[in-house]
Amino acid sequence: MKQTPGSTTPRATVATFSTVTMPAVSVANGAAPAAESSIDLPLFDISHESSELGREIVQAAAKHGFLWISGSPSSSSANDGDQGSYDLDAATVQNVFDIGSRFFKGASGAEKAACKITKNRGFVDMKVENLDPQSHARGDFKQCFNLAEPDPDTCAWRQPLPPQFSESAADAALRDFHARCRAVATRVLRLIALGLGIEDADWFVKSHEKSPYTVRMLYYPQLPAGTDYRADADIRAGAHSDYGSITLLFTRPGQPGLEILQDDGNWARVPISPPGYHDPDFPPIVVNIGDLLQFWTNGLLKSTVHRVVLVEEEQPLEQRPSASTAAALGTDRYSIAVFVQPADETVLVPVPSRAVSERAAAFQKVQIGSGGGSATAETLGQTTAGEHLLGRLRATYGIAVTG
Ligand SMILES: O=C(O)CCC(=O)C(=O)O
Ligand SMILES: [Fe+2]
Repeated sequence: MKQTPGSTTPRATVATFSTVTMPAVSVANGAAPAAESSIDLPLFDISHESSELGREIVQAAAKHGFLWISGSPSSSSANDGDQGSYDLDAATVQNVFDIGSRFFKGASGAEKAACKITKNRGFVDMKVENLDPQSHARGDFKQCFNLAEPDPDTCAWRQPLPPQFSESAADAALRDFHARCRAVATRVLRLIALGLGIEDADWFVKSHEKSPYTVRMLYYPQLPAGTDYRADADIRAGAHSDYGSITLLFTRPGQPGLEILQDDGNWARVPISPPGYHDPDFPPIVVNIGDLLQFWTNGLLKSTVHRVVLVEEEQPLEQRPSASTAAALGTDRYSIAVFVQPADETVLVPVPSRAVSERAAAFQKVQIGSGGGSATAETLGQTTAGEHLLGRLRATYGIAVTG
């Protein structure tokens, strides 16, 4: 569905930062206690670009590290209003979710094995990736597929694709999705640069130009009766921060589970859409800040720790399965995370912004990132984006998949 500027979603508004209490749900999420509250993140319409909007986005990224965006660069085009195109419309996004689900549910074991993860690209099976190895003895209860952007010079994919992705309509849709996500990410990176007062609005964009982004399709299956999932020890995606500069996250109505860690040490649920959002069938995109952008800004922007838990609706007592009729756990959840990061050779020097340089001294010993392979600002300053990413991947997958 198209969104027209100014009509459906407010521009740079809804900057509410409150935490509200939600009705009880029972959550099985590993050792840590479940989130009891839900966070109301700010929503920004990125159809237009301005320093003011940039400053508001920077403010939200500094406070929460998470925000919602709607609208897109092309919806502000000269052909305004109903004629304006929208980079990531409901049908485009749904189509990519459908392609992913055809793979996760339809591919044979052999097809999945043939595109198994190597060098951070390809299929990751249940319990293979452990995003929080300190808290969980075995890997996350999810499957995912990391699809790197095709090579812009040769147009070739950089990895083997399963048949569900390589048939021509799916292949074209996945290329198109990558291109649209890049356009949206470019807009967000420019807005952040404007908001930080960097003279060159393309300062971030330039170091991202030659870097293939990763579209990660995720599938957290409903767990069958008799599953060995243990609510006190296992999790869908362990607590972690993202490694790159920003992540665009697409979720589906009725499939909750994302939680973020707040400053007070409590977890807060991120609802699928802001309260009263105009289109309940097509949620806005979640944007979160990754470790590299936290580092680049001397900690001004926050790479917030988050996780995905198994959520179960609270059922009235009389409808709960008896001990003798074991029931399936949770519901299927699909999401798509687009990891945006600079080229491997980018040297991680702080960005040329006064707001950032004022923070330099205090930031040197601060821990960047959470989860395996995290670093301090002091060590990151002597490294490149590629070296940092490799360290994080080694810690969460083991050396085998990164080499
Ligand atoms: O599935 C989600 O909602 C989040 C996934 C995530 O945080 C990740 O893959 O880094
Ligand atoms: Fe993440």
